[in-house]
Formats: sequence, C-alpha cells, structure tokens
Amino acid sequence: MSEQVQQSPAEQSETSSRENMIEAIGLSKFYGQFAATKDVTFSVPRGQVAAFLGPNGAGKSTTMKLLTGFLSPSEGQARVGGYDVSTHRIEASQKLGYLPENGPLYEEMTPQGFLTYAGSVRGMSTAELRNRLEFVMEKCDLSSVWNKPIRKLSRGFRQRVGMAQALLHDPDILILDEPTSGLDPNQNQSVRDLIRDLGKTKTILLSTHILQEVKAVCSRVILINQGSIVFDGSVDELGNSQDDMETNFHKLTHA
Ligand SMILES: Nc1ncnc2c1ncn2[C@@H]1O[C@H](COP(=O)(O)OP(=O)(O)OP(=O)(O)O)[C@@H](O)[C@H]1O
Repeated sequence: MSEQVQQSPAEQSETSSRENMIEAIGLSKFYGQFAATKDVTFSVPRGQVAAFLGPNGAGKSTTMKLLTGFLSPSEGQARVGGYDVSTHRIEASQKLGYLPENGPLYEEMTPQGFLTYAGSVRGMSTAELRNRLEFVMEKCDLSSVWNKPIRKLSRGFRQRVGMAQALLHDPDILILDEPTSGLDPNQNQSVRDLIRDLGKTKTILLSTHILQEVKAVCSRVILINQGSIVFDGSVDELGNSQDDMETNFHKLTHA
C-alpha cells in the first residue's frame, strides 16, 4: 500500500507555483449587474501552449486583463509565476509578457524608440537592453521598419511591435490577446511560426476565435462562453478534424 505524504499549506503553495505558471482561481468581474466573467477557474502548467477560445464578447480579454493585473477582479484571484498579481504585481510582471488586444503603441515613436522606452521603464540596464533590442528586432522581423513612425506601420507590423514589447525582458510566461487578429494570411503564418517557436521554451496563453489557429499552435483548449468556462481539454478532445472542432465549438457556445 502506498503511503500518502501530507504537505503543509506552504509546501502545497510552492508545488502549485512551480507547476502552474498561470492560474485563474474563481475570477469574476461584474459591471453593475452584468458579469463579464463568472467564476473562471483554470491553470496552465509550465511549458504548455494553451488556447483561450471563445466567440466575440465571451470574456477572453477581460480574463486576460484580470490575469495580468490590468483589471481588479470582483471576486477570485489571479496568479502568474506563482505570484498573486494584485499583491505582487512587480514580481509577476517580471515573469510575464502581455500582448494586449489593442496595444498601447505610441504612434509618433519608432519601434526602436518605443521599445527602448519600454525597456527603460522596466529598469533594464543599457547593455541588457541593447542585447534584447537586437534579439526582438530579429525575432519579430522588425529591421525594415525599425526607424519608421509606428503610425505608418501596417497592422501586421504593429502587432509584431507589440510582440517585441511582450518579449523584451525575456519573460517565461506570455499572455497574448488575439495575436493574429486582423493579419493577412502571410502575416498570420509568420506570427504563428513565432508563437510555435516561443512555445518550445515558454508557457503561453493565447486568445483567439480562430479554430485553425488552435490546431496550428496549441496543445490545450480552454473555451469560454458568456463569461463561463464551458470546455477545458486537449485539442484532440475538442475535435480530431476541423469539422469536428467547429461542430463542438458551435454546440458549446450556442447552448
Ligand atoms: N468596461 C466594461 N463595461 C461594461 N461591459 C464591459 C466592459 N468591458 C467588457 N465588457 C463586456 O464584457 C463582455 C466580455 O468582453 P470581453 O472584451 O472580455 O470579450 P472577448 O471575449 O475578449 O471578446 P472579443 O473576441 O470580441 O474581443 C462583453 O459583453 C463586453 O461588452
């Protein structure tokens, strides 16, 4: 008979922080009577690339803002890298890169100027920033627009500037809100390739309503509808083929 080892609460919390890099624990956000999210609970373990899927208005961006500390929950707790984001915001943000849905890009700045500013706000040293700027410029394929004002850039390049900002401090965890929204098929492909590459070393939660994207880059799907989680499982469990996935998505979101 196997012996059960009892863990103290502190040990349990250490285990959970080691294994789960992103944790939503009973997250609800109310606007008046309306619940944008209702008791949202899930966790993403180290090294997993998880899709946060749902139709328009389902609560994806709200959950991501709660997870990144940009919104305070009405109820529940958000943890990133083992830290509660409302009480340990700085520690959590050092481990986290966030691509917001409509990133705050400064239109008059160039990518180089904006990313230098973002790095200095994060307190990066000159040498570290120089290395990381070179890395993200190459990784996000920004060299051709490095010194153009952001206002002149296409949606695809703006998205890549947002990705570069999220990657600048080499975080272990990425929360990406619709990273491919509004991109043309070539740009789509290049952002997906980038995410797949990043997924080899990082924990990623990305929101989308594109099923193809889920299949292309993720191993896990968390599906939200009307503010509540309605499915949490592997991509294959949602459906083996694109058609199956579409049928199940439709069933789960049109109840
Ligand atoms: N500040 C706010 N005040 C009132 N309602 C809000 C507010 N922000 C979001 N909502 C509502 O909460 C719900 C969830 O919005 P959210 O932006 O999280 O959805 P989403 O899944 O990200 O949608 P999309 O795919 O369209 O971006 C929507 O009905 C939205 O209108």
